[in-house]
Amino acid sequence: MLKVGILGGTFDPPHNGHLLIANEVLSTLQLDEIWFLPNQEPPHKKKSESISNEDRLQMLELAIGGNDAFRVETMELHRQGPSYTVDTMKMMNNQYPDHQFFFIIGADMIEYLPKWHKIDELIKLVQFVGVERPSYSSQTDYPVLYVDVPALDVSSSMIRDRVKNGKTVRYLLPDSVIQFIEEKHLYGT
Ligand SMILES: Nc1ncnc2c1ncn2[C@@H]1O[C@H](COP(=O)(O)OP(=O)(O)OP(=O)(O)O)[C@@H](O)[C@H]1O
Ligand SMILES: O=C(O)c1ccc[n+]([C@@H]2O[C@H](COP(=O)([O-])O)[C@@H](O)[C@H]2O)c1
Repeated sequence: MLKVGILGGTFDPPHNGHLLIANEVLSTLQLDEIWFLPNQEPPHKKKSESISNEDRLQMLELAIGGNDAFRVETMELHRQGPSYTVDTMKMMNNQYPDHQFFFIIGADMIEYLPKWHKIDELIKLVQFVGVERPSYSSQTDYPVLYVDVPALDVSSSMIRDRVKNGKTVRYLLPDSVIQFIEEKHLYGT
């Protein structure tokens, strides 16, 4: 049985916070792989209008490059409408009956759990793994397995703002992704 951690996200853009939590969960829970799952339409927020799915996908592939335990799962990009995790986990469990899945979420998403679509059904389909995130509480009554990670106060929205305002983003995300953002003039560069 393959033990797989799933990190779902908008990845607009992917950053070192994503990579750090993925690697910590991989190592702590002794998982075989981490699958990064870019969503089509985040159920709870608007993605920036200027960014295409192809650009988010390419940035994610650049970000995870060089780590054999990391891969991208594009299932949600092929499904129209809001990317409800309950639908995704049903498909994953059907498609990979021999895998054990762990769905990784930061504390902002732990706080939001009561509002997830069909949450009572979802918690029976997958084990959530929660990690801390500065400024958010990770308290919940839902069954979440906690993994300690070093706190890294970086977010995609902070990176988008910094790029727009001409501030450096070096060391907040991989150089390969920064280069892609510059070359494609994303986020107002
Ligand atoms: N610095 C971080 N520490 C812990 N968890 C994080 C961090 N950044 C992102 N995550 C988690 O990774 C997942 C995907 O996050 P997402 O792609 O939406 O990035 P984000 O930085 O939260 O984006 P935005 O600022 O645009 O809302 C979510 O579960 C989120 O909680
Ligand atoms: O299914 C839901 O209702 C739901 C609500 C909020 C977030 N999610 C998922 O949680 C992951 C992180 O969300 P995001 O938008 O912060 O990148 C991503 O895979 C989302 O599709 C899912």
